[in-house]
Amino acid sequence: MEILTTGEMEQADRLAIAGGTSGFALMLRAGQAVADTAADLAEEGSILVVAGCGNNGGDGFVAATELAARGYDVSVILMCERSSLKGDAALAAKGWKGPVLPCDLSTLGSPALIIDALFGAGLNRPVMGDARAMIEAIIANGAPVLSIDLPSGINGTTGAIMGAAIRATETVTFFRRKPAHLLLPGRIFCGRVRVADIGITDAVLHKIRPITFENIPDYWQSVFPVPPIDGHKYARGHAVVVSGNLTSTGAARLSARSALRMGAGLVSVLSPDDALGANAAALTAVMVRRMNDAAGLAEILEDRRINACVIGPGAGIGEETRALVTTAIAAKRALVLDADALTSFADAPGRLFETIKQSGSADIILTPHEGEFHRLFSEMIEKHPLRSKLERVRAAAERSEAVVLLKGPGTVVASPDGRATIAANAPPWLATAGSGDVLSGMIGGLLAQRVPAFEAACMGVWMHGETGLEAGPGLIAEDLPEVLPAVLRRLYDRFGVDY
Ligand SMILES: NC(=O)C1=CN([C@@H]2O[C@H](COP(=O)(O)OP(=O)(O)OC[C@H]3O[C@@H](n4cnc5c(N)ncnc54)[C@H](O)[C@@H]3O)[C@@H](O)[C@H]2O)[C@@H](O)CC1
Ligand SMILES: Nc1ncnc2c1ncn2[C@@H]1O[C@H](COP(=O)(O)OP(=O)(O)O)[C@@H](O)[C@H]1O
Ligand SMILES: [K+]
Repeated sequence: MEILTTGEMEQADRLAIAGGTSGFALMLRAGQAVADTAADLAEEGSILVVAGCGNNGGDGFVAATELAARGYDVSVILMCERSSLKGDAALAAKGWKGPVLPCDLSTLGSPALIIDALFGAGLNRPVMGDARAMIEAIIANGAPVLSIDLPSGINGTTGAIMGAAIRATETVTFFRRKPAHLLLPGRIFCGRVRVADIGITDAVLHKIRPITFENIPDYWQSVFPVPPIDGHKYARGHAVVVSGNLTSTGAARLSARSALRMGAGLVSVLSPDDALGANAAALTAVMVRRMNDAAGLAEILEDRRINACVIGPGAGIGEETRALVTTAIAAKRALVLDADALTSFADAPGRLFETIKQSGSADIILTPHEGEFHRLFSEMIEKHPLRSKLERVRAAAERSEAVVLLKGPGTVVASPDGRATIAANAPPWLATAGSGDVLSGMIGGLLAQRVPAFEAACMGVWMHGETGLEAGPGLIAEDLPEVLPAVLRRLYDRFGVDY
């Protein structure tokens, strides 16, 4: 499902209006959808609508009118003079026959529900003065809040708090989600999000050409790997994972097991001599091979059947790891660079980006968490400190010419061609040691099955999130690959794949 910036949403409104649906008709449908949700949230008791001076307030007036017609006890506070309302908002206010209360913080009372119609997509500067005092009063009031389009104070395109913001119980938005409904902190402030159809047809998307998407199975279903009946293990690819030395082998094993569970036909851990015994003793279906340095990796990669490589989990930081990364890039294998493989380039990230560029490979994925991201992209971040996570990751993908996956709550994946996805399915208990190693392996397993890099990264992130939900609170990283079959089975069912 596409995600629209507030600018793109304005374009959608304009295209719908040019197509013959008036702006007021859109507002009427928006207000109706808000009234429907309000009726679900407040079966009885009074409803207070707090309206701002723009079209978000207009939606509020329509909702107020509709709820009053349904018999609700509704009152409306308007943040400006009624006479200063313009266009559709002025028309909407005309439909409201009840009194309009002035902006007086003492009139909030104890409503069963507050409808927040202060600011929506038009918020373009920090909230100050009366509006800020009102937001603070609504927060202090404690009544459940239904926000129209966006919680007031949240920037729709970045998800940032513009000075102060309302924490909604539920948010009704229109046509498509905006980045703020998925990016933190916005997502937390939205509560449940409902997307209402207000009569804008999907045809407008052909003109808008959105490049941001929710990371959900519909987005990557077409490249989801299903082994054919006449397949064999080599047809499912061979992934290799580089192991660290004796004191740090677990991360590579976790990653390798996850790649195998994800469906790679074969998976090998490439182990230095000192860790061979430890790795061999701990692995069964995953194979172990000796590999001590970059020359050893180059030799192993002469086998063309090995088509995907994961470097980073527990690999160690320094020149040896840098050499392994350079070798794997030169060998043009689909590649996940995680953890130590990224930190090894902290002093000279440009070297990594230059190597990627020269290889011309389109199948390289960088999977940093915030710390690693800063190590690689600090120069870019310092130049644009206010960029949202989405904008930062997109810029990083453009800079590195690799797919960049920035982990954390609301993982963002971006491709150098500009496409990006935001995930919202991962539970917070995924934040546990080794969880990232599992993610890198899951993606490696998808790359082995020849899923294109951007989709492999998106798919891996979503499935990793689902394994977190499946394993539940209390999970440890080892649990994640073990519940992957249940997640895969549900996807097979959802996609209607016979098995
Ligand atoms: N035809 C349309 O464009 C539709 C718009 N809709 C609604 O219209 C909303 C957008 O309406 P508007 O563009 O009028 O904008 P808003 O109603 O979100 O904001 C109103 C005005 O507030 C001012 N403002 C911005 N930041 C401020 C701040 N920090 N302090 C004080 N004032 C500030 C701006 O001048 C802005 O134009 C959407 O969120 C949605 O709810 C819906 O009715 C559907 C149709
Ligand atoms: N609050 C959160 N909600 C959901 N997922 C999270 C949250 N915090 C972290 N994660 C996920 O947990 C994983 C942690 O990975 P990482 O930081 O690399 O840990 P490790 O190095 O221990 O494996 C990532 O997939 C990340 O997206
Ligand atoms: K609002």
